[in-house]
Amino acid sequence: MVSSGVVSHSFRILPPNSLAHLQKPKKIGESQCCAFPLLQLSPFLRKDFTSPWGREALRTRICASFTDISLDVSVEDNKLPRGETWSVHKFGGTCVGSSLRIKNVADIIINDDSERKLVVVSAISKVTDMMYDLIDKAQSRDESYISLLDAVLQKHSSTAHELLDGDDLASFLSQLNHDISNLKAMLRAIYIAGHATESFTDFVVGHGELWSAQMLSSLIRKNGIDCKWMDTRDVLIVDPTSSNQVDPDYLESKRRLEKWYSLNPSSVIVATGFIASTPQNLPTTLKRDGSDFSAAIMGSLFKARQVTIWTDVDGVYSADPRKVSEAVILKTLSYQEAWEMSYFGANVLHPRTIIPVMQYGIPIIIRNIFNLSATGTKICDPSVNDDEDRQNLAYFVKGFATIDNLALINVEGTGMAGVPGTASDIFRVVKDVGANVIMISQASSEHSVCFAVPEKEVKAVAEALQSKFRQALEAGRLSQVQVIPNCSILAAVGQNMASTPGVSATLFNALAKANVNVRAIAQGCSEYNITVVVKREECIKALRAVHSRFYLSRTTIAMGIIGPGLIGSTLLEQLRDQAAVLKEEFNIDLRVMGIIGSKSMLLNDVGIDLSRWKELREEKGEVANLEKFVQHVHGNHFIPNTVLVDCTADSIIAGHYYDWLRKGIHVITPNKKANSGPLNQYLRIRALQRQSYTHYFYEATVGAGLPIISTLRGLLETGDRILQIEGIFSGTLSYIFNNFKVGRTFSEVVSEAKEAGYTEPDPRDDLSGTDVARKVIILARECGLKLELSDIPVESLVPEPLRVSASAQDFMQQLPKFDQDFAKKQQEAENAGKVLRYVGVVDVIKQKGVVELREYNKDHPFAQLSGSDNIIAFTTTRYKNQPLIVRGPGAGAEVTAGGVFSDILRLASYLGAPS
Ligand SMILES: NC(=O)C1=CN([C@@H]2O[C@H](COP(=O)(O)OP(=O)(O)OC[C@H]3O[C@@H](n4cnc5c(N)ncnc54)[C@H](OP(=O)(O)O)[C@@H]3O)[C@@H](O)[C@H]2O)C=CC1
Ligand SMILES: N[C@@H](CC=O)C(=O)O
Ligand code: NA
Repeated sequence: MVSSGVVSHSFRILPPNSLAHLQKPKKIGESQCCAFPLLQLSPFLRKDFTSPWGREALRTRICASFTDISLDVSVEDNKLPRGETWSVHKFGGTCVGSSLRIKNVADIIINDDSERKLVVVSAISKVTDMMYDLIDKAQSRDESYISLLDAVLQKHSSTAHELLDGDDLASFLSQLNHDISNLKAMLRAIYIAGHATESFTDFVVGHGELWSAQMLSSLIRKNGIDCKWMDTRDVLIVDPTSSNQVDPDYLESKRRLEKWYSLNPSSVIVATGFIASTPQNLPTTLKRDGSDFSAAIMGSLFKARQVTIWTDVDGVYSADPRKVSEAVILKTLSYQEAWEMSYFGANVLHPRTIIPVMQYGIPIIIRNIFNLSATGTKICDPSVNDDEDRQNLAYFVKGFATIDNLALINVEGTGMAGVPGTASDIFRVVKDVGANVIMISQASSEHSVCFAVPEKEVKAVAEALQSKFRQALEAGRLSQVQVIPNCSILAAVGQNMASTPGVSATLFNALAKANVNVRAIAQGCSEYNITVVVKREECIKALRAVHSRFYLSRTTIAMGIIGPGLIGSTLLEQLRDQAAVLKEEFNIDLRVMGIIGSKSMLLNDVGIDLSRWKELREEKGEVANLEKFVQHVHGNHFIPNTVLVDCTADSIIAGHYYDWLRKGIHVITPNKKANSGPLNQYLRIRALQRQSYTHYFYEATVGAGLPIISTLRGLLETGDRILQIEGIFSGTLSYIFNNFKVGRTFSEVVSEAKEAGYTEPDPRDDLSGTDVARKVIILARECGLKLELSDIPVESLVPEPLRVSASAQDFMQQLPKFDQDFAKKQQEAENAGKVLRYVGVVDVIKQKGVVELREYNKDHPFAQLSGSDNIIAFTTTRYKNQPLIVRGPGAGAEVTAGGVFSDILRLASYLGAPS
């Protein structure tokens, strides 16, 4: 009893369901909570003290009864605790697919140190399908619904036995059996009626969630934690809409939630996902991805700290990892980005799931239940998150998504411009057909409107448009209703694209470099996404190209090495040694996907381990097949750029360059055959190369690693005029004449050159002057001269009788027989105080070339060479009095492979690698 004379008291009035508490005084801070005579309070106990007016009424009444005391009445009911206290988790069907997994879920909840937790749970995996199947079977009068219902019972009963025991188990099984016998009766009624209403169906299917929620909450309780389960049909009120969706009634749901909580206060609540009630209290569902939606709505009703959606992936990827194996998990996404990504088919969340949490800035975390070490993806409001999040969100383009199986419809004609209502007419037709428009693009000339629809709907749309616009088409006001089939959409999504110049330029540049043609483009002024339509068969290539370009993966190039001979294998060594530096410092990832010789080849899907490619070739090599090789390197892998490096001396291989370039495969080679072969073949390649974004580099064909082609290009491209190019172009012949001195034999020196790797695979190509003639032709054509190899007079050093030797080996064996003849020539020059040098000349003015052995004074620059030095003198309009001279070793494995390697890096830089 309250004693008189006490100045102040606080009264803690518990809600109506807690009458028992009113009997005992409880200490609240400094004040006393006293029990009132039940009778005095009873009229109020039926009132709602949670509202301000209710409290005021209570205060007035109490003060009226106890005039001599001042009362401080604070009403503490079991009000829903708010703010940052609740953390919401959602577990889908696979997360609760077995008793073991349900235990795992319970552990996650128990280990979450949030003050309060709300767990939204789906039915055990496949149970919802079974429940729908029950309905289908019953309404189609298939008796097997009975055994299926039995299977449902067995599944839950055995899971419960594995999880629970004692009273918990008994009470769950009793409820389960009760539900099953109810369902049996309902299904029988459906069976007889041959029909199930929507709410009957929704009532039946929702049982999966009811059972999983009860089992999980019992299991959590078994671990000593206060936990209640919630049938969300008592709380969540939604209005079904015409488009098979539902609109949550937040106000009513909130009211019911507060009531529910006041009756069931608890720090852990396990709620059923997917199910809800209509305003008329009929059972309903939240439709597709309903449990995610339940979690999001609950998150907003509880004003939760965060909502975690547990799934079986590590988070949201920057692109579909089945298409881009280098896709990365995004640490953060803004709500809008997640929204866009899900629209474009990324497996993120249904867009509607984002709406309820977005208004309160509640983050959604996507996490993998099977990989707890992965932190997942946080979908949040960038403006209210910490600096780290803001930094992560600062990427311009977050991710890429694609939609396949689309067709474009292009309605075109001069009669459309300036005619109000045309677009409205077009899209009314599309609506009447019931087709969904995925994107729209109209150029401001208003001569055409183009839009994408699902491929399966295009025929109907096109026919309806033809019919609607028949008159305009016949009169020529419209020229066509064109259907472009087999299209895909590629969307780049990123909130920070907005107002950032250059993002779309980079995107289109990447597409151009991957040789992908863009059919249509759309970008709304929100700038959250750029959408392009491409051919379906090019979509994955396009996706990989743009993904790679935005640094989500490195500048990656798939390489195929053809001809792992001296130069090819040296190149492979150099690639091996430099790979790490290129990756780390220059962001260039070179992957050798295949190596092919004339007999065998080695292929690998992710890149050959270059430290053991020879062993691997022994173990895993297969019979060489060039077509298969090219298909492997270029097709069906995750790398957008392909280069074939031809390190053979084969003209048949060179004959493939045109086709490869046409397919968008870049070509790099030290092989001179293509550029010095038939003129028309050369001109075709060059014309193609100029039209496309595919690159063809061949620096090592002249002067090996020396910058000859690039120097010549630099002169030409900057407007200089080449008058003459004269030089010693053969490393082999340079070596021979630098070392063929008194006391040495000619054949001995030739063998040394061969040993040193200076000669062509067949040294006769060097001695005959053919190799030099090829270089002269390559340079002459570079200068615009239209010469064939046969136009170059060549002085051959191959003795007449050996020109028809069967093999290179045979030739080398026979050569000593002719040493005397060479010694004589050498002596004659020596006597004249001169040296012999084998030179090539391109005379641009006279439009001809020549290759011959010439005598030079000993003080001539050509006489100063050593080793395999080449020397090339460019006489040009700018370098007229003193030619521009490039000099250095012009043959040998290291320098040649180095020249090829630098072409590869030039390609990487053209493809976007940082320079
Ligand atoms: N050596 C040098 O200093 C320089 C060389 N070059 C050029 O480099 C190229 C390579 O020279 P090098 O390494 O010395 O020659 P090698 O003879 O050492 O190697 C040639 C390679 O090509 C392979 N090959 C030949 N035909 C085919 C074919 N049809 N399909 C697949 N592979 C084939 C051979 O395979 P297999 O062994 O299985 O038959 C071999 O691996 C040549 O074009 C040469 O002109 C350019 C500048 C300088
Ligand atoms: N065999 C050639 C190699 C380079 O092209 C030479 O000797 O120069
Ligand atoms: Na060169």
